[in-house]
Amino acid sequence: MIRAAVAGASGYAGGEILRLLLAHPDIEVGAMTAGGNAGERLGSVHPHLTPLAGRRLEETTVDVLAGHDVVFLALPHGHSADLAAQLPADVVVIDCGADFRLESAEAWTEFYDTHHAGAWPYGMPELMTAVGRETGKQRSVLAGARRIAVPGCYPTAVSLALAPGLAAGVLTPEDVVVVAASGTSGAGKGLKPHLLGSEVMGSMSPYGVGGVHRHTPEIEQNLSRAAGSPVTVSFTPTLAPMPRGILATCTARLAPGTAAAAVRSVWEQAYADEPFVHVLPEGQWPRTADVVGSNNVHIQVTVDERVGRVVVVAAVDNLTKGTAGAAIQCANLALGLDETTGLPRAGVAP
Ligand SMILES: NC(=O)C1=CN([C@@H]2O[C@H](COP(=O)(O)OP(=O)(O)OC[C@H]3O[C@@H](n4cnc5c(N)ncnc54)[C@H](OP(=O)(O)O)[C@@H]3O)[C@@H](O)[C@H]2O)C=CC1
Ligand SMILES: CC(=O)N[C@@H](CCC(=O)OP(=O)(O)O)C(=O)O
Repeated sequence: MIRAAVAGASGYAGGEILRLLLAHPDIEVGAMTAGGNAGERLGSVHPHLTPLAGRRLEETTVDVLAGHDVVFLALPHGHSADLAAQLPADVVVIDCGADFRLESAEAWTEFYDTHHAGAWPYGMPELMTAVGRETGKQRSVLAGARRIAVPGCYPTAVSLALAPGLAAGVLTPEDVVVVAASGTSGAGKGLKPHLLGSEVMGSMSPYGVGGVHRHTPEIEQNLSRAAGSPVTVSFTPTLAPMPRGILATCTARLAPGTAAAAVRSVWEQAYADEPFVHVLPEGQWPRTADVVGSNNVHIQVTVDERVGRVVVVAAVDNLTKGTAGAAIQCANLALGLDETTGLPRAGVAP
């Protein structure tokens, strides 16, 4: 049995990793660590994780995390680099934070305003890496990797929505516009005044408006790789009164000379063999409720011929494919297991 430690186990992402590991046939839960909650029973912060409820959260130290085959880091930004540097090189370290996602130190400093820790292999196996349907490359980078950066939740939905069209050249790389709604768990478990129930319930609100959200450079990095040329994005996130889910509505100009009728098949072909990315039947649109608790991405695409734009909508569960599910998918690849092992392929509805 492979043993995994989870750092940040008292948080939302860490809790979701534990939930998924409980159903994983090849990985068992070793140490579970926390910050302020160290010493508490896991059940006091995650009562839904019944089989682990009686176990204690430990301090987040290298000594506690070492001695495992896999370490999942689900800590706030800035905490991963020191820990990872002190863990043996042969331990698989999967970082759910942003620290190692960006290749550009300049973009990191602009959006995070701290020292750039570096870049690890990027944990999105489905990302197109070249023109056409070349899905294998990112996957082969992850197979056998010992350090992997898990993508952010918005970048997961947006990149998977737009990458096939940019890779195939049916979307123009300029004038890409994204408006995405996220459930409140995307902001973590910590107490935040704007997330009080009375502030969030019955209301939707934009935030990080005007190209300042820190997922903007990550989205641009992914889409530029898919397009093979620089892509800039107007990205506006919004907070929605629901615990989980992201719905990203993405539009871009239809490339000159592309027949509208040919567009849909680009996405269908790109994801035909992907276990978790599903282009829905024509006319059926993604809904966050349909992906809750699963590692699925639901996508629909159409052409607004009146304005010459392609509209792509993607839904993910921010805590599953948007974090913890992707983390386990990456661990499976790194460990040489089937990529889908232990991951839920069906959601929870209604
Ligand atoms: N929520 C989401 O949808 C997504 C989250 N992520 C990323 O995952 C990571 C965790 O996010 P999330 O679970 O939402 O955040 P939470 O605030 O819910 O959890 C943070 C976790 O980190 C622990 N922690 C905080 N400070 C320290 C510290 N100084 N030393 C040790 N442990 C500490 C907390 O412990 P305690 O509470 O006991 O103090 C808690 O277990 C972040 O990097 C986030 O960006 C990525 C994609 C999506
Ligand atoms: C609703 C909400 O606040 N969401 C978070 C995104 C969480 C996430 O995926 O981000 P990182 O892993 O990059 O922190 C935000 O907008 O900052």
